[in-house]
Amino acid sequence: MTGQGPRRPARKATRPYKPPQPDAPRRAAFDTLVAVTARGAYANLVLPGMLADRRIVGRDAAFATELAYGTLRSTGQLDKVLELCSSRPLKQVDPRVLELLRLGAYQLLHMRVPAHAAVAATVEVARVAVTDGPAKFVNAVLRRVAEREFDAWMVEVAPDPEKDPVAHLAIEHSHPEWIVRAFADALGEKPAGGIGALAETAAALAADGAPAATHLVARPGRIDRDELLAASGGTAGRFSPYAIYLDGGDPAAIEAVRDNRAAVQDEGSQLCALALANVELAGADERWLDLCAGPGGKTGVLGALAAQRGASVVAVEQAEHRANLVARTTEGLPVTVVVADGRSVGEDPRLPEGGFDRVLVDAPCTGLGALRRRPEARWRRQLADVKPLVKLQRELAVAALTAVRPGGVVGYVVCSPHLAETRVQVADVVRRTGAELVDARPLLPDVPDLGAGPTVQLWPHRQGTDAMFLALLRRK
Ligand SMILES: C[S@@+](CC[C@H](N)C(=O)[O-])C[C@H]1O[C@@H](n2cnc3c(N)ncnc32)[C@H](O)[C@@H]1O
Repeated sequence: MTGQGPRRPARKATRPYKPPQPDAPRRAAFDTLVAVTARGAYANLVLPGMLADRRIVGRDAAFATELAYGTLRSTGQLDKVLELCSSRPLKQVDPRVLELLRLGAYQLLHMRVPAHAAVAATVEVARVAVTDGPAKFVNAVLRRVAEREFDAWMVEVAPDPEKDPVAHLAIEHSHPEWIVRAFADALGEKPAGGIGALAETAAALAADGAPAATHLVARPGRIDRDELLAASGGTAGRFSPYAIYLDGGDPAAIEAVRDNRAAVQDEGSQLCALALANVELAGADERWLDLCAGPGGKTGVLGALAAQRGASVVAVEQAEHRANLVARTTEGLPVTVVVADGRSVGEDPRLPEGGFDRVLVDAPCTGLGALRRRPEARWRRQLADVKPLVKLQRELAVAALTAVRPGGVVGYVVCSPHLAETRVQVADVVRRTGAELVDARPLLPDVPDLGAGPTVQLWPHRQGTDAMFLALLRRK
């Protein structure tokens, strides 16, 4: 033999074999969950790029988004159900397999996907992503989840609403208990009264689970709102004269957003910046300061108004990369960006004591007011974060009241309803500085349900904005 055996029939030139891909939207949702939980990524930053790279569009993109965001929001609740359906404690389940279980359970309990399709399609993703053995486990657990509807599972996993209303709401609306308590405190509702006494708290929690419209701001003097309405296809905002609500679509596709005449900005944020800009002031009104400016949303509004009124803005931001974002978004406006610690007022020559007429301090906060926009945030944020944030907020607010001239006004803003960051904080700052609280409500004309004042707490379930808090403080 020459070693030349019988010749095989010539092979057709074929592409390398690729196993069949599980459906792209579920795979994108799974990869997003893994990026968020294993790498600390933000879903709203990761998923849009992933959808674009993989050319997932239209209904598939909407499905992947609902699946990824919904699963992340519902993690606490889904895990309660999965614990009862898994033969192993969830702590012992491989983290990637756990994400597949959550993904499947979300489809079964919250989406109108037929149960057999939800199980089969999730198991198919599992086969490719984590191999056959774990896929069998996923199949077994999801079949158990599929045995009951959502309401029946809630009866099983959520504590008695009268005996423990906070724990009940925490599971029903999938929030940590400390956040349920914080919302109840801010709304003045008492858990001791049972579930019936927490009706508005329940509405606030439910609003975090509802899809939130993207809001645009037509920057004053840079683009007319009607022009932006025509270009964006959105609808006019109810309260801010510059706001537009978008139904969907990519805001970056709008030319006015790309060239900074408009921007994505929650209407509540617009209202806070406008209130500070419009509060009555005697005397000079030329030097404005934004003490926590990055990434520059409110600076964009203040800078545009300053340009119209012959004023200028110093925008302070501690993190250099965020200061760069402020510079980019305020290009062409009378805004000077300063990389500094906002607490260095009086020490940094660029931040002289009494050197400013209006000062915004949009302080770093828990972000509990924007949970609807950041699906994983409610689980990532911890109660232990509140104390150090409150200290930093207080120091920045006191610095702001040092930077403003006598008679000038400070706008203290946080995107949170947590009392320690809002009313309790402001009472403390007033005590320390002797500043006078100005009633902020008249500066938000036509906005309903603003309460007793003088500070303002907005809510998604009341005004449809993020839960922004605003206090206006005049230096004596
Ligand atoms: C809530 S964000 C401000 C959002 C911004 N005003 C807007 O509307 O886009 C708070 C900002 O304060 C910055 N920051 C945190 N500590 C600071 C400090 N000590 N001095 C100045 N900026 C600080 C953070 O980096 C963050 O960019």
